Amino acid sequence: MKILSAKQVHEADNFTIQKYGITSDMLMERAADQVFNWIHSRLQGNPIKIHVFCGIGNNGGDGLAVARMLKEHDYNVVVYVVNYSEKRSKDFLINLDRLKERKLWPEFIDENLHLTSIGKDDVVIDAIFGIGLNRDPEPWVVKVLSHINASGAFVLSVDIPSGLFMEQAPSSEENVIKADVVLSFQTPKLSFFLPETASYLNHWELLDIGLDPEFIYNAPTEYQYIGKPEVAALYRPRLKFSHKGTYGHALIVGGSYGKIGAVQLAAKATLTVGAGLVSTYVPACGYMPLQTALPEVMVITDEQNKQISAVEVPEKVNVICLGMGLGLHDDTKIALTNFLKKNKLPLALDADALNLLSANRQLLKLVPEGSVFTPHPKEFERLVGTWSSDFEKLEKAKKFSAQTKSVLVLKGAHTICFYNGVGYINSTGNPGMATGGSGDVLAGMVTGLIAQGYDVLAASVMATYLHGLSADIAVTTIGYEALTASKIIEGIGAAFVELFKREQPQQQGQQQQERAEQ
Ligand SMILES: NC(=O)C1=CN([C@@H]2O[C@H](COP(=O)(O)OP(=O)(O)OC[C@H]3O[C@@H](n4cnc5c(N)ncnc54)[C@H](O)[C@@H]3O)[C@@H](O)[C@H]2O)[C@H](O)CC1
Ligand SMILES: [K+]
Repeated sequence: MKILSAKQVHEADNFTIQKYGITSDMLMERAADQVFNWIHSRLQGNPIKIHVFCGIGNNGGDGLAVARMLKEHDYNVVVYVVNYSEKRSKDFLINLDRLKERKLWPEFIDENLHLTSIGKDDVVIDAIFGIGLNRDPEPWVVKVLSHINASGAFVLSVDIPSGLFMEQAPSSEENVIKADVVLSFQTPKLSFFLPETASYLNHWELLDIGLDPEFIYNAPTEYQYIGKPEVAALYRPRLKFSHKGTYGHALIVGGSYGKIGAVQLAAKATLTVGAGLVSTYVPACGYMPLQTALPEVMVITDEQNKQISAVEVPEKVNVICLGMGLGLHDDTKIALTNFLKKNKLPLALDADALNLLSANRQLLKLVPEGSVFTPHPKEFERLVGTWSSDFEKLEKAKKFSAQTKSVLVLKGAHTICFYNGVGYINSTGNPGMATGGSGDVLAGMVTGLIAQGYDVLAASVMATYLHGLSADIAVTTIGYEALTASKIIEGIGAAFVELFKREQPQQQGQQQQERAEQ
């Protein structure tokens, strides 16, 4: 799903209005109708007090329209207009008149604040600023936002929490509404996915307001949100007359004394995601544990016992994963340097391979184009230096991917794969994955998909999605705490199956019946 910029959303509005011969206030009515239905289906006429805070732009217009619909259904509504500018939008004014026609008179809030108290059991609808926010709110408006935040009431934000920019960090925490739920129109907003800005919302849902799908399809976007349909479309079916050679031969290079388990996890993940053959190259101390734990995997050992001092690549290997548990020994640095000087195969670079590259930057130029880097934020910082905001981090990530002509898999709560100027934001995963070895599993999965013939971008996006999905499935039975990297590998099969699961016919029947009864 594409993530549009504010400018593109406004263009999509205009395009939709012209193509379907509707007016902008009809589009606003659709948006408000969807928000109202969402609330009404949950509150079911509950007389709880609902405070609707509106701005003076179209987000405020949405709020006024929702307030009218709530009033028409006898909800206990109070409406406020946060009067931060005289430049009221046309559709705000239309909806202000419609509200007054229903004898609902908003309270206007200006610099001489008179703030009505909000009970902690009340509901607030936040429609003060939408995606038109282009500067920090004035101090008195911040006081209104703080009053709402301090109330303890359930806050529902329309489209985006007021005060949150689409593509920029707020300058202060108090400038932004903290929303329990955001009902966002048509496409998610980039700020919903970044650690710094996602903290302003607990949960978001999309409401389809019927913006033209053709416009959205053709819009060039810098970010996409990756869900099941996008990943299912990447899947390459296994062929009936195929054999192990059809699915590639991956080599995992890593391990040092005490860290052979990292290679074990990566190799097992590579196999489990479907690679035809998997070999490992490890220090001699890794021989017994690997041969014992993974009978399917071939093991080549270095002449050194505790760390590798060279890299030997067996014939017919078509992708190499490098770095897990590798350590930073001088022997290993020499091994990496000599290897990179002759290697032409695509690489998946993780963990200490990234740390060695950060400490020896001249080696970066030797990484072949079309490789994959899988850093967590600290490893990425070692590669590119610090950043002042998450948005700057994204720019650095995009630049790094362009300079190396490779995929950058920037790991986090929403892992983002960057390639060719586009960031692909993952939708799966959970906090249980913050556990040792889960990164080794991801690198192994990327490698296993490349081995089978997936291109590097498809392999990175799909591996990231399945890795998170496997964990999401696992936590439904074992909870977050008991999730381990090994459990993520065990669930890869279930994640593949889930990718193609359709609704059960019985459930479909039930839903049809429910619809018929409504
Ligand atoms: N396609 C859709 O998604 C639709 C969305 N709708 C709603 O419209 C808003 C966007 O409306 P817009 O009028 O462009 O912006 P705002 O409501 O956010 O109004 C802001 C308004 O105020 C000015 N401004 C910006 N920052 C400040 C500031 N710090 N202080 C004072 N004034 C400021 C700015 O110039 C604007 O004029 C979207 O979020 C949806 O809620 C439509 O209803 C349907 C289609
Ligand atoms: K809002």
